[in-house]
Amino acid sequence: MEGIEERGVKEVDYLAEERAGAQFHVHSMKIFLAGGQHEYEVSTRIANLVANDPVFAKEDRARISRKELYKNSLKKAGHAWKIILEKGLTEEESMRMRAFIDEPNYTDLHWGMFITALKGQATEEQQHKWLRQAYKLAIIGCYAQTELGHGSNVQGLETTATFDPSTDEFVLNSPTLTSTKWWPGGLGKASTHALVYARLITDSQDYGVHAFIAQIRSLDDHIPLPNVTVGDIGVKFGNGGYNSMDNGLLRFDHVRIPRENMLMKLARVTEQGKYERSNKPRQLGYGAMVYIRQGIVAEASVYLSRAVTIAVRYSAVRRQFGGKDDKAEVQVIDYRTQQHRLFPLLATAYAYRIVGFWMKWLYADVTERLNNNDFSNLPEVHACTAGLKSITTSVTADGIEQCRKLCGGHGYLCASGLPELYAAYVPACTYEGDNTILLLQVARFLLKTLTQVASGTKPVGTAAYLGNVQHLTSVNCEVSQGKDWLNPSVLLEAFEARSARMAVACAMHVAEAPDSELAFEELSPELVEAARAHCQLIVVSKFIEQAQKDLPGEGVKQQLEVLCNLYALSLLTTHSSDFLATGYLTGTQVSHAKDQQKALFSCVRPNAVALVDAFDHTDHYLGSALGRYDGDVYTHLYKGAWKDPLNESVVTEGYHEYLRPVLTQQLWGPTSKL
Ligand SMILES: CCCCCCCCCCCCCCCCC/C=C/C(=O)SCCNC(=O)CCNC(=O)[C@H](O)C(C)(C)COP(=O)(O)OP(=O)(O)OC[C@H]1O[C@@H](n2cnc3c(N)ncnc32)[C@H](O)[C@@H]1OP(=O)(O)O
Ligand SMILES: Cc1cc2nc3c(=O)[nH]c(=O)nc-3n(C[C@H](O)[C@H](O)[C@H](O)COP(=O)(O)OP(=O)(O)OC[C@H]3O[C@@H](n4cnc5c(N)ncnc54)[C@H](O)[C@@H]3O)c2cc1C
Repeated sequence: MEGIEERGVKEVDYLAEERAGAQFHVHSMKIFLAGGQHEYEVSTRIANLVANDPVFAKEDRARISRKELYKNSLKKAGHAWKIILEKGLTEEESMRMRAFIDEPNYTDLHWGMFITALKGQATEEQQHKWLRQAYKLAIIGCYAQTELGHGSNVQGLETTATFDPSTDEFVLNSPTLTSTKWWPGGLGKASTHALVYARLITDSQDYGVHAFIAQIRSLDDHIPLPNVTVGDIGVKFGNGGYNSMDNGLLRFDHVRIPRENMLMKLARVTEQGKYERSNKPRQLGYGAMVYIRQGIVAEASVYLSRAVTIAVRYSAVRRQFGGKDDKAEVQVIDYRTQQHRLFPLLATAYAYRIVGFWMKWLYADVTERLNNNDFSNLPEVHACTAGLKSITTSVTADGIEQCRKLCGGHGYLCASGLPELYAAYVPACTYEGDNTILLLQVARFLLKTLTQVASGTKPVGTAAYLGNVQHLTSVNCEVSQGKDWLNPSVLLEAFEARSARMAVACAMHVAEAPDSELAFEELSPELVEAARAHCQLIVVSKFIEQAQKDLPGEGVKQQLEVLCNLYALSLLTTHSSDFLATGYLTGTQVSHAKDQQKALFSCVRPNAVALVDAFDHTDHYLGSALGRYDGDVYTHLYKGAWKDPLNESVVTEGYHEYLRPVLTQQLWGPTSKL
């Protein structure tokens, strides 16, 4: 329904036939996926701005050295900041620009965690002092929490901040090798300041982990301050990927900072060294992590949809087998196995877009509540952000890798864009909380909620279904044919019943055990699965809610319904053992779900290319010869190969030293260099 001319490309469109077959209004879907007309316009404008600026080119990223990559990322960050200031970009526009530049750098941590933590944990006076500087980038901050010895166990951190009343200062110290700060992004080379998480000691008493601002580099010449040891931790996984970030190490040797550098909104130390807590929950000290986790959830769909766009377009272009009697060979997208691996990922990218919108709403809602001193839904928000961060990043990372395999051999080339996308994304499964640790947090929340239900408290929000636990643990599924699975309330009840039953089984086990902590540990694999089931239910329920709403644009609602059903049924068939083991479903009902899922593949097939077009990724952003909008895959793979530095000379460097002696059988001769 949409002409390729709109993209300014007239010469060729190998995917024109696919696009012509779409059964919905692609432009309306684009607006829906962008989050609205305004968001769509901002995205389009900023995507083009970045794509047309040579400083933001990214073709060579997988080929250049780490040093060059890092220096380039500094150049890009500086250039982006110049544009932000010159054009007076809004926060929304700046955030879009960061996304389209598509290269992690120190500003992510500065804006995302350093400033967020200051806003959440610094007093007004402290904010006045530090934020003014930070907003101008007159200081660059990082978030220095993780250490060589501890990351997940925040309460186990070893760095100390000991108060000295004689000088009204804290003394920061790294007492052991394992207390070395290790991993903070932006710390290695760029930051001038660090938000350091350290054990607060005053009057010989350890009050646990608190946050302190420490200057680590000179504002004149960027040289580390005395008694501060700081550097980069080294090359990370993959070419390009997260290597544009200077994840750092940091040690303090009795470094003195003013008492006022402790962030004092949640707790303070007086001049006399007295420790005083505010009446706010100490977990607010974890606020920056909650903020980033919700941002990571909102971003998951962007990454997954990029991989899916590449794999869908390429699968429509690529042909293998058949082709007898003058017929073209079969497009690989028409193979059922290809659809079975690819279309659920397409549906998942839509599902995560919708849950990402909801997550933003949830975060705005909790922020407003916290501002009004209402802390009641903090545990639920923590469970949601942690759990959804965990499942969306795991599925997205695995999904990118699956898309690479779906592109066969060419997917393994950096020219496909997929290896780099995976390398850049996969650390999201670890940073901001290891995904298993985060699911265990959800599991604790579920057990607590069930205990509260047993004592008569009504659960709220995403846990509300647990208030219906008696019904959900006794009811039988009524599906008797494939089509029954298309009823949203049937799907919803299946996911609620599975989740409630898994949580209840764990809760009973833990409650009956003499030592509940030991039982929790023994049962942790099952608890992780119960938590996953709960999080999948959240996504399914948000997708169903959205698919039931009316939306502008011919066919848009119908496509969302198809994708919603496909998403839910793909989860159901993949995790059928849960549904069977909890006794909610029979084997026959699972078979009906599988049949229905297959029928849905046929509904997706004619719309697949248009459904990925609706994500509206520019060719610059995709950075993929396989995922090009025009489908001109082979020309660009071929041209790209000739740009490789190995092809700069016809006869390779090293020929005379190392190849010729082999070929001329002179390996052992007097002139051999080997
Ligand atoms: C162009 C220029 C434009 C610029 C724009 C830029 C914009 C930038 C946007 C964003 C960019 C995004 C980039 C992403 C970069 C990521 C980099 C990575 C950073 C990091 O990794 S930082 C370090 C993260 N570390 C962790 O996540 C550690 C994981 N561990 C923990 O979170 C916790 O310690 C724990 C959850 C495992 C808890 O363990 P423990 O039980 O020992 O803990 P406590 O005793 O402290 O607490 C227990 C009780 O507290 C509740 N709890 C825990 N966490 C929270 C929370 N976050 N909120 C609320 N409540 C929480 C528990 O549930 C317990 O409660 P209970 O009732 O007592 O059971
Ligand atoms: C690219 C990247 C960027 C980062 N940026 C920052 C940053 O800016 N600032 C910062 O402070 N940190 C940063 N980090 C650190 C990151 O937050 C931690 O690596 C993360 O929280 C995981 O902690 P860990 O490394 O201690 O893992 P570990 O806890 O040591 O995990 C190792 C394994 O043990 C398992 N495990 C651990 N404890 C338990 C348990 N109780 N029960 C069951 N299994 C368990 C985990 O599931 C995992 O499989 C970054 C990390 C990466 C990779």
